[in-house]
Amino acid sequence: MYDINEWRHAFKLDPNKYISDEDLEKICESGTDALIIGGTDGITLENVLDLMARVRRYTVPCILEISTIESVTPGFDLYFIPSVLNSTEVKWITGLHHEAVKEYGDIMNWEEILVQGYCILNDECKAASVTAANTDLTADDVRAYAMMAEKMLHLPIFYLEYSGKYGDPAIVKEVKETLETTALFYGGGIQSAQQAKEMAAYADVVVVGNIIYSDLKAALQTVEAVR
Ligand SMILES: CC(C)=CCC/C(C)=C/CC/C(C)=C/CC/C(C)=C/CC/C(C)=C/CC/C(C)=C/CC/C(C)=C/COP(=O)(O)OP(=O)(O)O
Ligand SMILES: O=P(O)(O)OC[C@@H](O)CO
Ligand SMILES: [Mg+2]
Repeated sequence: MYDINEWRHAFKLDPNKYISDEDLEKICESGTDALIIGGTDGITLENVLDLMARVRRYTVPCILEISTIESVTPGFDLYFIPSVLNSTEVKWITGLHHEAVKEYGDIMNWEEILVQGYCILNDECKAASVTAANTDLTADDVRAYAMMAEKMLHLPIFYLEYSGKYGDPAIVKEVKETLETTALFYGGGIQSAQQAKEMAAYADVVVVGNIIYSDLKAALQTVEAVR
């Protein structure tokens, strides 16, 4: 199922973190709509290839969320390209993207590439510090980024990122009410089925990451919770 508009749930697997074959099988067979392979640091071609080879035994759609150009490899169903709309450095909004497209644009298969407009709201997460994101935002600021993503930039995905911290459902609700066509992804700090359900009441797609590595059972319970 490569149509993101039909998704409700995704697991995000970090190539820089260890997961056993047994746990990986449970994730892949969980009924989630997609696996997103991505992380902020320590992402290498070697660990991406290793994880890709292991998940490719299963039928679940598998997406590479590109965080370094060196780790891009053929073999995924889709490629997500993050652009951090609230970064204070142009490099994370369009800079690295310009360099990559200048070099590889003519051989890129644009049909399999989706750009994500990120808005990072947890000032303590790695993604916020790496991209120097301005996380000191009001709900109106966040809504404006969502509107820019949809109405100005025509992006298919707006990603509310609280990585490592459970976010504010009221902001997720407001953003959802702002968007008409762009899909709203929510990710960050989901540790229970109840939290997944709460965010899924507003977000189109709920992304579950770190809890996979600390409490697999709770992670698996989030899949059914969003249906
Ligand atoms: C198929 C094929 C071979 C194609 C070749 C063509 C090609 C090379 C295409 C790529 C073109 C392109 C435009 C690439 C973009 C280049 C790039 C590097 C863009 C920057 C991306 C970016 C903004 C990265 C910053 C970090 C970030 C937002 C990562 C997203 C994932 C994320 C937030 C993970 C969460 O990590 P976190 O939770 O903070 O970390 P921990 O859990 O470890 O704490
Ligand atoms: O790891 P957690 O906190 O679940 O966040 C998921 C995802 O949004 C990270 O990019
Ligand atoms: Mg993570």
